[in-house]
Amino acid sequence: MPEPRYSSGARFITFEGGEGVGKSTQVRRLLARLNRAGIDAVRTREPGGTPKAEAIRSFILQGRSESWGAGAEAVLFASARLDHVNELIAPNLAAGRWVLCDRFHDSTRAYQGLTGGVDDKLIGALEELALNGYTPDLTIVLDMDPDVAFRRVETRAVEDGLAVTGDRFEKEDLVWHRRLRENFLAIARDNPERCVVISADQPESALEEAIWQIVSTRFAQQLAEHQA
Ligand SMILES: Nc1ncnc2c1ncn2[C@@H]1O[C@H](COP(=O)(O)OP(=O)(O)O)[C@@H](O)[C@H]1O
Ligand SMILES: Cc1cn([C@H]2C[C@H](O)[C@@H](COP(=O)(O)OP(=O)(O)O)O2)c(=O)[nH]c1=O
Repeated sequence: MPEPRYSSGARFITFEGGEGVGKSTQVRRLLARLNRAGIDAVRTREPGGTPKAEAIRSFILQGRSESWGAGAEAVLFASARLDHVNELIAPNLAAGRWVLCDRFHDSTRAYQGLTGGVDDKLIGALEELALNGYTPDLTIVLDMDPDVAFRRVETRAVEDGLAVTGDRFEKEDLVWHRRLRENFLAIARDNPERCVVISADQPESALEEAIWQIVSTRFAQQLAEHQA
């Protein structure tokens, strides 16, 4: 794998997978874990992370670009990502802070590309443009049956007294979400050095431990240097 362009020793880790598999929960838990190990880290999300990217997020997730088609939406996600990389991800890595991101470019490839039918060439060109060399050092793909993940999201909504309305993509049917799951697994197979697939169908703390084992093994040297 090519060395990233930043030289601070900080690492860029992304979390991917379908809806409700526990990405946000595990991003929070890994952040706390890194902090306890003396590592300075920030967490962020996509689409979003910067004011401009959050504006694009609201636009897409409210369904306002739905009729434009998956190609135009891929471009929108990429423009949000370009701002996010330039304004938040790159500066934090340069300052030596690890960056944990809830979804990143694999989501565009999985949702708009493989599931939405957008041409691979466009997806590839958008990746090159938006990432600007900032390919994640590690991507954790949380994998589970979408039916079970949906029940988690419903439970959360009921407990919070909220209606289960669903945003732009949560409204798609189970067949669509099963295909999405297979597409994330295909991306992981195509990128074996970067991606690690973990079963998300286990208790939160067990999942946290499994992720910590991967992170602390893979980045043992960086962890030791940062703690020194
Ligand atoms: N390992 C887990 N087991 C059971 N429920 C979980 C687990 N991880 C997260 N949850 C719950 O499932 C819901 C979705 O989790 P979240 O982290 O928001 O998923 P995502 O970011 O992938 O959409 C939340 O209510 C959360 O508390
Ligand atoms: C980053 C990204 C997200 N998405 C979708 C995935 C989600 O449905 C939505 C982001 O919603 P979000 O609520 O953050 O995700 P989750 O439901 O996993 O907690 O946007 C894309 O279609 N393409 C992308 O490039």
